[in-house]
Amino acid sequence: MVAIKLHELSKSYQHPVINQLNLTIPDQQITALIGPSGSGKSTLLNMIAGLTTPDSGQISFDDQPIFDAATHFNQPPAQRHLAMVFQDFALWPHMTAQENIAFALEKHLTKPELVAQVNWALEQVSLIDYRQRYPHELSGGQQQRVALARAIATQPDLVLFDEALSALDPELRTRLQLEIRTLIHDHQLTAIFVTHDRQEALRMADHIVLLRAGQLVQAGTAAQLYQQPQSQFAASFMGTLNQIDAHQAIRPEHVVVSRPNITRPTYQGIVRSSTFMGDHFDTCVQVNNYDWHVKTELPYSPAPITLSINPHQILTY
Ligand SMILES: Nc1ncnc2c1ncn2[C@@H]1O[C@H](COP(=O)(O)OP(=O)(O)OP(=O)(O)O)[C@@H](O)[C@H]1O
Repeated sequence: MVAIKLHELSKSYQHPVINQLNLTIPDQQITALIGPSGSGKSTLLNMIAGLTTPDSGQISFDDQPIFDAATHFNQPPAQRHLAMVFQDFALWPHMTAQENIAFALEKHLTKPELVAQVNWALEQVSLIDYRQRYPHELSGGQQQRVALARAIATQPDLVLFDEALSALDPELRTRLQLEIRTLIHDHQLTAIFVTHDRQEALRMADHIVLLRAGQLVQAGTAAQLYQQPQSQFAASFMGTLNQIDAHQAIRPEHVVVSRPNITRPTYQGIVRSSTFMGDHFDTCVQVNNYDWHVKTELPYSPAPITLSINPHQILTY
């Protein structure tokens, strides 16, 4: 439970990586940090964690400063009441699941308190029966659950995920995305996760922050970023875009192959290809000078085609 404010936060290495960033990350929500490779997502996460020191600006948790470059105040990571979950799980190979979790806990706990806390954390991730297994005796998904249990066992206010699910296969990844979402909300935690995967951001996040070259492009709910992008960059980053002109576009799900006597706006195009995608064909059509993607039930051969769109779904930026 913690709302995070970043004020004029900057970090440069050979070049600016985070550039005078102002941002509020809401309390008790899951925020996804997304953006192209190199946009500064991990650097930002590490600055919030206290693992990277910003060059300038401030960070506060619930209006309490935890970093202030002007006064040289920098609260150590261990005092920030947060936990991190990484892509490579970062478990100790020579320790069992329960030992890995116990190792992260405070040393002043009595033995019964320690056991109760470890068991509680293992139960939250449905791994109580696996507590005596070593990491190499667990699947990738189970190892990531141990890492998650270790994070919540410390009862943090904030959990930071850095590409935490990237190493897992798609099915397991989807399952863990939903499990983590439930866990974070049930325990009223604040979570920030960095991901490359916009589907993951759409599925998991209450709030999305889109970065580009260390600057904020847009922040809002998943629906706001997808349906009301404020720039072409945000529109195309959030999903496939069929460009109408420089400032207008439409998503593939709002375009259909036109039937006669349709009253909606139509566009003439030429089919370039139809690719089988399992539950539909991705039919690529050249409309004016743009390539449009249309979800069709059947394949189309290269030939002229008329498409119609839902005008209420045009994105304007
Ligand atoms: N410790 C460092 N020393 C020098 N340069 C760094 C360091 N950490 C990050 N950078 C540079 O900062 C830029 C942003 O890196 P960062 O890892 O934050 O981006 P990212 O958005 O998380 O990228 P990716 O999605 O590829 O992980 C990159 O150009 C990177 O090379």
